[in-house]
Amino acid sequence: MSKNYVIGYPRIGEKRELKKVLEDYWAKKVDFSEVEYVAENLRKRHWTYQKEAKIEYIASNDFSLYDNMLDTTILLGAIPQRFKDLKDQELYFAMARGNQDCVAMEMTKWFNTNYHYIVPEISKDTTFKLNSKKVIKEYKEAQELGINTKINLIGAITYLGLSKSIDNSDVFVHISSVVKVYKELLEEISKLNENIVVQFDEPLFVKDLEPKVLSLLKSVYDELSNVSPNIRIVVTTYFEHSNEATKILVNTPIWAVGLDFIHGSKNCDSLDLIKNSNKVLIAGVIDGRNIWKSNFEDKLNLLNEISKVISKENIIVGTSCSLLHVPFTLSYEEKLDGEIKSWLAFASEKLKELNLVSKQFFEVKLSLENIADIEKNKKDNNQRKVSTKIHNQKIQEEIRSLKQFERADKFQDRIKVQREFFKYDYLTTTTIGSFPQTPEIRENRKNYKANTISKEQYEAEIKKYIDYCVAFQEEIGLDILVHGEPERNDMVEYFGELMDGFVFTQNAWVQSYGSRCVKPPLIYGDVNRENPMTVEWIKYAQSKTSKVMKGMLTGPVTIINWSFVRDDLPRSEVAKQIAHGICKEVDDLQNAGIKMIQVDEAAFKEGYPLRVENIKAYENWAVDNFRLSVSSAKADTQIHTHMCYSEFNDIIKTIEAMDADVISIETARSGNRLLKIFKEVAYKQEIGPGIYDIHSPRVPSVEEMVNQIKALIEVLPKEQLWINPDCGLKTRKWPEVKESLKNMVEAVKIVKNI
Ligand SMILES: Nc1nc2c(c(=O)[nH]1)N[C@@H](CNc1ccc(C(=O)N[C@@H](CCC(=O)N[C@@H](CCC(=O)N[C@@H](CCC(=O)O)C(=O)O)C(=O)O)C(=O)O)cc1)CN2
Ligand code: MET
Ligand SMILES: [Zn+2]
Repeated sequence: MSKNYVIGYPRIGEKRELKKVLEDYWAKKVDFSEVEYVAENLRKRHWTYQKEAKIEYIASNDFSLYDNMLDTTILLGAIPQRFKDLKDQELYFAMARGNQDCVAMEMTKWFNTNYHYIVPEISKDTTFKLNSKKVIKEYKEAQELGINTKINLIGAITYLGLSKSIDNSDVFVHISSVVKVYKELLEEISKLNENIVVQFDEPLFVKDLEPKVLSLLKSVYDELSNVSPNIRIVVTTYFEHSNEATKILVNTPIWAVGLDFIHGSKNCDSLDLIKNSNKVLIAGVIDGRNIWKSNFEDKLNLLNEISKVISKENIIVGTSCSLLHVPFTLSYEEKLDGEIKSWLAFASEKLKELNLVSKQFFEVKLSLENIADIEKNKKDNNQRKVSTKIHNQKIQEEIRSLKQFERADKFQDRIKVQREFFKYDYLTTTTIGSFPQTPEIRENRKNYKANTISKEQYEAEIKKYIDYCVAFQEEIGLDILVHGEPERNDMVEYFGELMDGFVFTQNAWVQSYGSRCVKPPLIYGDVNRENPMTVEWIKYAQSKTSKVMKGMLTGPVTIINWSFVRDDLPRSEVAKQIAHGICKEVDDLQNAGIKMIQVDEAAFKEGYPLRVENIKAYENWAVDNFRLSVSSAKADTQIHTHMCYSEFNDIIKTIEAMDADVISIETARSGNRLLKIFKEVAYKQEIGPGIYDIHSPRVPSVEEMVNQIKALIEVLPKEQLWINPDCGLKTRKWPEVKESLKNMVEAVKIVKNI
């Protein structure tokens, strides 16, 4: 028997079927029954793929129409008060996306990934009540296909630990209520089959936990393990080591621990304990976070190291985390360079890898096809190492001879020159860069890529859109304008497409939140920016207005964090090559007369290591590379940066050290508590705290925004404040954008008394 285990599988669909049907449903083009139909088919297809790939432990309840944390909130009946009149899908999607009466629940990043979850809202009055419908239904669906799944649930401690308290009460006072609901659920589950595995995801355990939280572990898993003898409990962690928790878990009656040996190699320190407790180890060795083909020899070496301590009977070979974070399949990538394609494995190829690695490890008889696949794996990996595609001597030399690593002038001097040059006073209004990506823009891009329209036609359409954006911004009286980013498919993919060292897929989508997906570029070799990437578009936009046009770039740290990065060079080195390219772009922009340039670092915070011990090293290279990327900016060029969904309190000094002249940040969904810190540390630079949430279709009123601005002025001097939405507007529709921005400008006028 070759024992193998998939933590979880992606669900958006290899052709993004779920995305499309959800968006059609939200647009009232189809009924909810259509969504259910597509969803069920996707689940069945994904189970079947795994079964065909000979996966032994296949998950159910890893599916979600929007997000698994949100599903857990429904499962536990922890519905915030304002949604109490809603039910079923209206309730579910209102919690996720808001409606005209209720603001959406907060959304934030899932650990260090680009996946976002809906943050549970807890108060001391929250009550919990089991709603097991989804879990049971999905188990039975798989059963109909002849698959006995293991059931995935978010662990009680992670659920509460990631929730936010809306009344400052301690969220963990509810632990026993949550466990009680889970116990009822396990009772129900125990009736589904003779023998069932339940996986509790507890990724929170990879963080540096307070002793108070750790002290909950034992009783939670003692209790859950004792519900029914026919349930075997797995507790799984990922993205880092979880040694403190493992130490406790081995003393509970759980059946197995799942550990990540790719991003948490320190988990090896727990092997003795696991062995002594006779627990089963699900050894996560197939990387769920990157797309390079596994090197089977390395995997077997690692597994053999593990089996020096733990006997093979007690090992199951697994993925390092859910495959949610990698794209579905290489099958549709007809255009990808053949050589580079042979270096890659997406989710469905990883299933095959998992099967082959576990077969070799457990010495199961290999078929002729298996033997050929193993040979090919070896050949492809060796070929990648010696490929001529990877190295670019010119860029390596340029990087070696770099002399300037940061701007020549200090902020205090720069800001004086800038204020004189731009002549803005206070509460200056702007936006974060993108305007709606309309179906027409996408169609235009699609046609151009498919060669059905000429370059001239393509560019004419984009210019028309820029004209429209500029005219609209002038009309409503925004102070600092943007061109709207219509030429970009995505803020990272666009830049990658214009630099050497990146390749692109046609269909390698990864879910980011809800129906939204990204197609992360693949960095396989040295990065070189040969030609300007944005200058012509921004120059064109500037030619259409006498107001200031803000240039728009994506920073090196964000490009790295939202790409699949080569694993044969440290990330810091890859980031440096990108920073060097962006630096050239900044220079070309300022030489073309664009004196205000935003370098987005939306993913700066999410790239933070999960363990405190690794933070300093990351901050050093991340800050250095941001500074390098804007080092060409002259004193009178104003550098903006933007970050979304960030908890800033702990990194405020680092943000300051990035040395941008202005930063715009998300604060709208999390209130002004975020801002206080800027005051406390006497933050020097200028700040645009987003005054409304752009991830919801809801239009905020003038009054609401007036209150928001007034609240900001309470905390920070108005001269230091900019006024803007909290992120780009590309996911919104024009009617919402128009109304919201008009209201925003109006609100500023009211506050300024004009
Ligand atoms: N990389 C990245 N990560 C991020 C963000 C971000 O902007 N980029 N923002 C934050 C929030 N996350 C987000 C993630 C995705 C999107 C988003 O809008 N994604 C689009 C896809 C963007 C894209 O690449 N679009 C392509 C391809 C679009 C497409 O589907 N084309 C159709 C054809 C055109 C059509 O009929 O629509 C097709 O191929 O079938 C393009 O515009 O060219 C989507 O899911 O809808 C927004 C926010 C955090 N992480
Ligand atoms: C996810 S951050 C987005 C920044 C980008 N400039 C935009 O406006 O879309
Ligand atoms: Zn943003």
